[in-house]
Amino acid sequence: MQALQVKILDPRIGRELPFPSYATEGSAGLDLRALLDAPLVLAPGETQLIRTGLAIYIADPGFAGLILPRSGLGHKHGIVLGNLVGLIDADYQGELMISCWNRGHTAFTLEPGERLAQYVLVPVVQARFEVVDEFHATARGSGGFGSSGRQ
Ligand SMILES: O=c1ccn([C@H]2C[C@H](O)[C@@H](COP(=O)(O)OP(=O)(O)OP(=O)(O)O)O2)c(=O)[nH]1
Repeated sequence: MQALQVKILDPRIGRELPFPSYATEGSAGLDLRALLDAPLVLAPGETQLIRTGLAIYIADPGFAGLILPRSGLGHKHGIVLGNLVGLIDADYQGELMISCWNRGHTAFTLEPGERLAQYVLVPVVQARFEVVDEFHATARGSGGFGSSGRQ
C-alpha cells in the first residue's frame, strides 16, 4: 500500500460528502464525487469540467494517477470522460478535475456528491531514450495494425 498526501480543498468534504475511501477491500479505484453547488444538467454531447475538491500529491515519479469512468454511468447513461482517461502526474498538486462528457442522446442530471469517476494509482516507469540508427531485427519488424497472421 502506498501512502499519498491528500488536501481537502472544500469544507463540504467530510460533511456533506464523505472523505475519499475505497468502497471495498478489493477496490482498485477510489470513487471521485462531483463537487457541485446544485444539480447540473448535461445536454447530449455536452462536456463540463467538474470539481472534486481534492488534491492528491503522488510525489514519487514511479507512480501516476488515472481518472477512469465508472462502468455503470458510462454504459447506462453515456456519461464518460471528455479526455477518455485523465492522467495525473506525480508532481501535480492542484485540484483533481473531471472532464465529464455526456456522449449519450438524452440529457443527464448530475447530482451534487454523485460518484462520477474513479482514481487509480498505477506504477509507471520513466524511460531514458537513446537515439540509434538501426534497431536489433525482430520477427515483427515494423508490421502492425493486423499484419500478423497474413499470408
Ligand atoms: O482528467 C484530468 C486530467 C488531468 N488533470 C490534471 C492532472 C495532470 O497532472 C494535469 C495535466 O494533465 P495533462 O498533462 O494530461 O494535460 P495537458 O493538456 O497536457 O496540460 P499540461 O500542459 O498542463 O500538462 O492536469 C486532472 O485534474 N484531471
